[in-house]
Amino acid sequence: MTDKEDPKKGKEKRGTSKEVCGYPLSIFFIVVNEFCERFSYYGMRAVLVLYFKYFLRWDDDLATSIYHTFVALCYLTPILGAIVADSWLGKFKTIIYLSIVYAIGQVAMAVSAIHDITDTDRDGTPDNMTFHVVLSMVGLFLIALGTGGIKPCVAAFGGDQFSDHQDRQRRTFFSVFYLCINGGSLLSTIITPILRAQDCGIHSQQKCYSLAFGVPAALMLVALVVFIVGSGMYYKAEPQGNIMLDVCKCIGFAIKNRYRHRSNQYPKRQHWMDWAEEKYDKLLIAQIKMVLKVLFLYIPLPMFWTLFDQKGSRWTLQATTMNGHFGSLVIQPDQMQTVNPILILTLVPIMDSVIYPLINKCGLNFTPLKRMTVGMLLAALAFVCAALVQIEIDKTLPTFPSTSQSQLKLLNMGSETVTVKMPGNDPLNLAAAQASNEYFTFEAGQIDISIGHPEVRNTISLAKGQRQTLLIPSNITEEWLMTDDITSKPQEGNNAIRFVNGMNTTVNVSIPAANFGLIEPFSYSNYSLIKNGKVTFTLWSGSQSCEYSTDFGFGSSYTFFIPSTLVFGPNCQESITAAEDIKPNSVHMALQIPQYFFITAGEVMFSVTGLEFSYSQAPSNMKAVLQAGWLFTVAIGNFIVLIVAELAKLPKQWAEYVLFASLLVAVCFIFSIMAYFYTYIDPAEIEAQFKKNVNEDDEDNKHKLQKTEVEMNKRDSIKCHDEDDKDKQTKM
Ligand SMILES: C[C@H](N)C(=O)N1CCC[C@H]1C(=O)O
Repeated sequence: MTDKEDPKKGKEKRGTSKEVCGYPLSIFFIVVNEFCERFSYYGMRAVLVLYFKYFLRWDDDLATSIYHTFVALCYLTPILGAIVADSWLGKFKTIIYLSIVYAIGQVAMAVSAIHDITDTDRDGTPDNMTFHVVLSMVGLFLIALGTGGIKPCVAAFGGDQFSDHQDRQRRTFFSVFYLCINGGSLLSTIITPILRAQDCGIHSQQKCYSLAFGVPAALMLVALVVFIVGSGMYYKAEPQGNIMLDVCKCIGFAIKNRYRHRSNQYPKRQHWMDWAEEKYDKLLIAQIKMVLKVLFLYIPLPMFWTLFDQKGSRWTLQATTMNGHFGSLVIQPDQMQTVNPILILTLVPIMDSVIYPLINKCGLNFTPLKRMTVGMLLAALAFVCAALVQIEIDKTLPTFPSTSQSQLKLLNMGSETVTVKMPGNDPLNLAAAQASNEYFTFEAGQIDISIGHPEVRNTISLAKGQRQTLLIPSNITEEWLMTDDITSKPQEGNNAIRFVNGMNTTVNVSIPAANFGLIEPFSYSNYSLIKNGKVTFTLWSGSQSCEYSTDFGFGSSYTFFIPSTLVFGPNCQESITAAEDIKPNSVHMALQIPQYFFITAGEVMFSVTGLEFSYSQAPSNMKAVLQAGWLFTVAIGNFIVLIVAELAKLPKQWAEYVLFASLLVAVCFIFSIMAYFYTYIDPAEIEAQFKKNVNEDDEDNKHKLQKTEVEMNKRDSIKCHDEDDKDKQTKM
């Protein structure tokens, strides 16, 4: 009998590889490989949307759709990798070949981000965008094929290195494996955005996407080399023929046969797969039953990933409406996502060495499926926390006009106080160079406003759903100007800033990062978006200049007024007035930590356990296939995010969070019922039992055969003797 036929024999072989503290040395190479590969994947992913937006110049919608499609594809391709590994090449060769494909993809991405290649006019922008788009799409396709293809194989290949009696070590391996995933993810999501922010280029200096993709490409090559170095130490299970084809044929035959025998006259069989018994091996049927049982259990699982993957979208958007000052440290909204891998690195060891043993000591049987159920509940709790934080944020957000309303603010550009009368409001006194503290809300249309003494009355038209500012000139008989103001919080925690020039000369305003341009007398600039922190503006009028400094938080909007009385000199700090149109974010980003804590604790219970569960419950010839089934739930989860983002347009964000939490609780309830009826199995034992039965049957048959042969020989010899005697008699 060959290794191929005997899974048990293969297991004995594993014990012969070198061991350190009871662990096969070979897994060291596997976990280092996983660390480098995840660094490569998450590092590239961290800057991908920005590459689409700023290098390929795609709009937000296209960039986001292609990004999510790519992520979903990365979790769909595991099926392909698993089929190739389990049926044809084996896990080892599949990992090697697909890692090469993966590394080529990463190199293609790095090359596609070199602007100098097609920048013939040397103005810093690529001149043949098609080249960059095509190369990067080919690169992404190869990466999706590579990362997805090897993912189920690496996890299952790691599991293969342990013998049957090393259950505990194998569980620890899956935890360490998960730590490596998150270690790689954490480091790369910190490093690659820094690399991207550097300037590089041959003819002109641009943001260095090529370096941000180049380093992940290098790490993928390191992953490949490390994996090859360990080659001599691995236990390499042989692929067992085109198993997926056999599985499909067997299932097809069972269904057809069941249908053919649908009449009541045929006795029922225990399981519908038993209808394949006429044609297929009992062992294969038993293995298919094991896989189907687990896959059935996976049906509700994508909902967990649907919530989990909103960290990168909804939760990051939520962070943009929050205050990211942590003492002297300023955290950007997208950097909050690194809290997840940081917490993974702390929670996995705590769970493994404290929480689970403690639960065991209390006599509770915390089975894998129970852990996964608790993990789902924790994720739902995370979304309840997100909803509570959202309610706090909503209290601090400005009330923007509805589609039938208009809002108006007033800015007195003159050097004397004026009184303004508006319908439905008390007369308002506005000091020189001051703006009203708030916006006044009206039903859209025309309103009459009187200003000053003697009164000047004007009818002004208000735009529906808009915020506007009425610029009251120093001479109120002159034309009244109306500005269009922003009607949403500036994105990504930026601040929207503009200047109104009340002087009778043209003024130029600039900061190192932006130029507001020339602002004509009694006119205003467009908005410019600036980051948080201290900013010094330089104002120029002819050859005269002065400086004005102020501190910005996150998500505010200001109108700065340059009064006619401004005197240019070294400092114009006291003269310029600031009208706060949108308050800076005041709810602190630290309030997101509880939701990150619960989703990550949920992930540890759900995902680390699920990874190990998928390995331990899979028959020997379908380990990678079941890993791929597990990763498939991540892909479906990502698709649900895409669909839900389009469909669920709830008016309040907190309500959407509650909806998701409730959906997960409902799904979790269904899962717990399914889990209750699941019986854990030891596939190796079942397979061994089947082999034994077959061998015993074979032995029985052999004995019977031998007996028959002996009897036949006996009979033959008697016959021969008889015939001899007969011969003798005739001869005599
Ligand atoms: C980065 C996440 N904490 C994480 O480890 N994962 C998210 C999807 C599965 C898993 C991974 O393998 O990357």
